[in-house]
Amino acid sequence: MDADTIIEFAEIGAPDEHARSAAIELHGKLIKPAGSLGKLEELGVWIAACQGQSPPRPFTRPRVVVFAADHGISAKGVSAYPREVTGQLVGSLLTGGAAINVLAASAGASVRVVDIAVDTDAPATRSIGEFKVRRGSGSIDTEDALTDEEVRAAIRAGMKIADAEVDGGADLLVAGDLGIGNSTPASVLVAALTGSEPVAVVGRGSGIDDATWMRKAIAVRDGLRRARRVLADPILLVRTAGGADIAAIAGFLAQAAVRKTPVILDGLVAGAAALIAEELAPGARQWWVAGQRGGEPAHALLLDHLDLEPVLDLDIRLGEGTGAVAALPLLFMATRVLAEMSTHDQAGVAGPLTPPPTP
Ligand SMILES: Cc1cc2ncn([C@H]3O[C@H](COP(=O)(O)O)[C@@H](O)[C@H]3O)c2cc1C
Ligand SMILES: O=C(O)c1cccnc1
Repeated sequence: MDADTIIEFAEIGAPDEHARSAAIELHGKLIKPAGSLGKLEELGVWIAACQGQSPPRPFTRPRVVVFAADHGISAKGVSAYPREVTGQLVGSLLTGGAAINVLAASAGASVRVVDIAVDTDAPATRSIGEFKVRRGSGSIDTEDALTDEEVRAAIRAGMKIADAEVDGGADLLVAGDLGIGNSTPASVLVAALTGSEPVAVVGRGSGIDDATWMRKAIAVRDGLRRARRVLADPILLVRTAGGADIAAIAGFLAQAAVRKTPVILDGLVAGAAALIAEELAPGARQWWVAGQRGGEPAHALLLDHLDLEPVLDLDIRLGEGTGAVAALPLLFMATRVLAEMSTHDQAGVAGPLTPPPTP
C-alpha cells in the first residue's frame, strides 16, 4: 500500500486542564455572579482549554469547509431532488448565494468548497477538484460506496485540508456537507454505530414525501444489512456504506483534534462522519462542540452516542455547515466574555458578601 494511503492519527490529547481551571477561576472574578452567564461560561471554559490559555484569544479565522460529493443511492429515489443538483449547488456556494455563505458572512466565518466526488464536468467543480477521489459513488444498498483506495484517499484529503487550514491560521473549524442523497448513507452509518433500527434513523432529508420515505427506509435497511458485517472497522464501514464526502469529513474532524483546533459540529451528515472520526481517533470528540439540535432523528442518536449536548435547538436540517455556524456567534461571545470583561478588582466593584464556594 502506498504510504499516502495509510491512515494513522497521532494520539488525541485532551484539552488543557490548567487553562480550564484558570478559566473557571477567572469566571469567578468577573463582575457578574458566578455561573450567571450559564452555558456561555461553560463554552468559554472549553475554548480556553482547547487553546491552552486563559483568557482565550478571540477567534480571528473561523473557517467552514464544505465537502461536496454525489451518491449512487440517489438513483434509487431516496431524495426530493435529482442528483445533478449537487454540482449546481457547488456553483451557488462558489458565487455566494447558498445558505452557508449567508450565515457564515453574518457570523464572520469564511467558506471553502471542496469537490471530493461530484460527477460533473461543470467548470465550477473542475476548478475546485484538486482533492477529487472519484465521480459519484456506488449505490450502498447493493454495492460499496467506494473502493479501498478511494476511501483512504478521501480520508487523507480531509486530513490534509484540516492541516492546510490550521497552518493557514484557522482557529475554529466547521465541516459542511453537500450531496444529494447523502442523508441516506449518513443514516445507515448512525444506525450501524448506535445499534438502531432503520425506522429510528430515517428522516425527511431534503424534504421527502411519504413514498420517497418508504424507498429511503428500504435503502437504509439494505445498506444497514451490508454495513453491520463490517462494523468493527471504521474505514471499511465508511467505504461500504458511506461516501467520499463523509469519509473526507471524518478525516478532517479527526485531524482537527490532532491539531488541537476546536470544531463546531453540524447536523446529520457531518455528525455521521464525526462518529467515524471518533472511531478512527478516540477522544477526538473532546475537541468538538455540537452547534444545534437538528430535525433528523438520527442526529439526536449520534449526539447521544458522542455524549454531546447541543448549544442551540434550532431544528436546522440543511447541512452545508449551517447548524454549526448558527452557534458561532455564541462562541465568539463566550470567548470575549473571558477576554474582555472586567474583574471586580479592576472595576472597583465589591464582590459577594461571602465568597462563593470554589467549583
Ligand atoms: C437546494 C438544496 C440545498 C442543500 N444544501 C444542503 N443540502 C443537503 O440536502 C441533501 C441531502 O438530503 P437528501 O438525502 O434528502 O438528498 C444534501 O445535498 C445535503 O447537503 C441541500 C439540498 C438541497 C435540495
Ligand atoms: O442535518 C444534516 O446534516 C442534513 C439533513 C438533511 C439533509 N442534509 C443534511
